[in-house]
Amino acid sequence: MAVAEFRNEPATDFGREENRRAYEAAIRKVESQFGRDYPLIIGGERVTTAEKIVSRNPAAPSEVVGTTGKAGPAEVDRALEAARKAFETWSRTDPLARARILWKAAAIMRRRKHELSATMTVEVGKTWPEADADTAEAIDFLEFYGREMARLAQAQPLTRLMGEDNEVYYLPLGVGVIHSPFNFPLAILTGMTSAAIVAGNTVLVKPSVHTPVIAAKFFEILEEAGLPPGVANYVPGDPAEIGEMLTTDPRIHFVSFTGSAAVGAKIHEQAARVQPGQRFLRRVVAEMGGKDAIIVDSEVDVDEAVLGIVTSAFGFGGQKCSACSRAIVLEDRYDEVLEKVTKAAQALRLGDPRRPEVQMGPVGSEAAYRRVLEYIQIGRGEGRLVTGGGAPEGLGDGYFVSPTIFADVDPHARIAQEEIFGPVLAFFKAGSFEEAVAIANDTQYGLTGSVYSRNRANLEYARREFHVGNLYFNRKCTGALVGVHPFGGFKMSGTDSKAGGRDYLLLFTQAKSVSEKF
Ligand SMILES: NC(=O)c1ccc[n+]([C@@H]2O[C@H](COP(=O)([O-])OP(=O)(O)OC[C@H]3O[C@@H](n4cnc5c(N)ncnc54)[C@H](O)[C@@H]3O)[C@@H](O)[C@H]2O)c1
Ligand SMILES: N[C@@H](CCC=O)C(=O)O
Repeated sequence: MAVAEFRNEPATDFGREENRRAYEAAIRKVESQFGRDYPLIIGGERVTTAEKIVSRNPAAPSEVVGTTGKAGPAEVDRALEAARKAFETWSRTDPLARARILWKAAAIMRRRKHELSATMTVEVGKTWPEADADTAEAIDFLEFYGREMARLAQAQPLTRLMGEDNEVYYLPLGVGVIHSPFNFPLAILTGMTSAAIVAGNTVLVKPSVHTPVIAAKFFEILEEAGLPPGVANYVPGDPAEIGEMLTTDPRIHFVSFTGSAAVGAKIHEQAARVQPGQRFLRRVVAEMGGKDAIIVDSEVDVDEAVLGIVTSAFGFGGQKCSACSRAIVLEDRYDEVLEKVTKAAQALRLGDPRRPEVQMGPVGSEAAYRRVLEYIQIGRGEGRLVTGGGAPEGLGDGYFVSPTIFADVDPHARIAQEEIFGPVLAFFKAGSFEEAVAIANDTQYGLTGSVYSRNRANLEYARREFHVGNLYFNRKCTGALVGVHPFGGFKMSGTDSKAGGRDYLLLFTQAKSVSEKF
């Protein structure tokens, strides 16, 4: 295989005038597409529905980014049949030919990079660098999983037995469903979909109701890259109406879900039930929420720690499963860190992320806005409000929430235990490093965590005892890179599937061992 070694897609340098102009032009282009309708795509055909999903700009909710078809049970049924039919040929297609479609899609994404990023700026409120990173990660997934399939398609190392020919083949599972979240509406959607299809499966893709337009653009790219009809079917819809069918239908071999713990647990339970006519155990890959902590030790570069906390807590308004929602600080550093983080949070520029200077946009939807404000109310009764505490003045009717910090929070308070998924950070004082790690571990989640320390013994202690799927030392706890930081969490953060890692494709395959005696 003459494919170049995998390398992460570089971030766009917005310090350069030509890149700023290109992004501004992309925003104008995306605005000119406002109000467009994107039908469902089933078996390669555009399917228009009477009911629509309306996608709004969370910074200016009167702006309709686009409308899309809304799949009901009849459309899901049709898509399942299309996927089942496509599986017959796609599962037998040369794995390298499947990989080449991913690489072609990556090339198209690079050409449309700013348009895709700008779509996320208006559809979900991502700032320029956050949107750019989302698109770059999507490209990385396509490049990486294509190479991973090529690797798995090669002869696997086995112990050789005289007189026998032994091989292992990685075969696809069948028809699967992709439920993707709103917060990485291109990267995670692309990663989940591309891994499943490059392994030879066929899928129904149901993106978040808040981000169906960027998902429709992903489908345009798959089509242009030459993906045969029916291999991936675009079926946005209301989970209350089609969610259960999309988990329990006996034609569905696997469910790949990324989202909240509550929904993931429900899907896990529903999927486990063997349905009449179902001749296999359904597989579930579930990547769920986090309540991630950064520990600041006594021996530390405080300014580095402050930067790491602010970036991890307020990047994309705290709407990352990896976001720091808990700062656990050793008592001799507590006041200094709290004061510096508060100042830095107050200095963040909030506003419509179409403007390049904006560092934090709105939260992704009206539902998110209401939930976050509700948690802030709860926090007022559970901790000392240091800054923020609600919606800022003068930003119109967008879903803006000020960066909010609560100090002196009890580790068992609700805002210390429940995922808020917004720009809300709680501070905890720890009497020892061991106590700090114990507080960090004491939630149902176990996704990311970070430690700022110059004490080697403490770092080794955390390496052993801090129980999370992605642990970072002396750096922020967000921003995992494909191929570099395989991503996924413990406990109620999910099935630890390690997206962007070398084990990930195995989740969408079954290994067949063939032995011939000569
Ligand atoms: N661990 C990770 O890798 C990771 C990555 C990104 C986001 N997340 C988590 O995702 C959440 C934010 O995303 P969200 O608000 O879109 O999550 P969500 O749970 O509301 O929705 C996720 C997906 O599941 C679908 N869904 C909702 N209810 C369903 C049901 N009953 N049956 C079937 N499907 C259903 C949604 O339509 C969406 O496609 C946060 O909890 C965040 O931590 C986790
Ligand atoms: N992989 C992303 C988080 C994905 C969840 O929202 C990160 O590492 O920050």
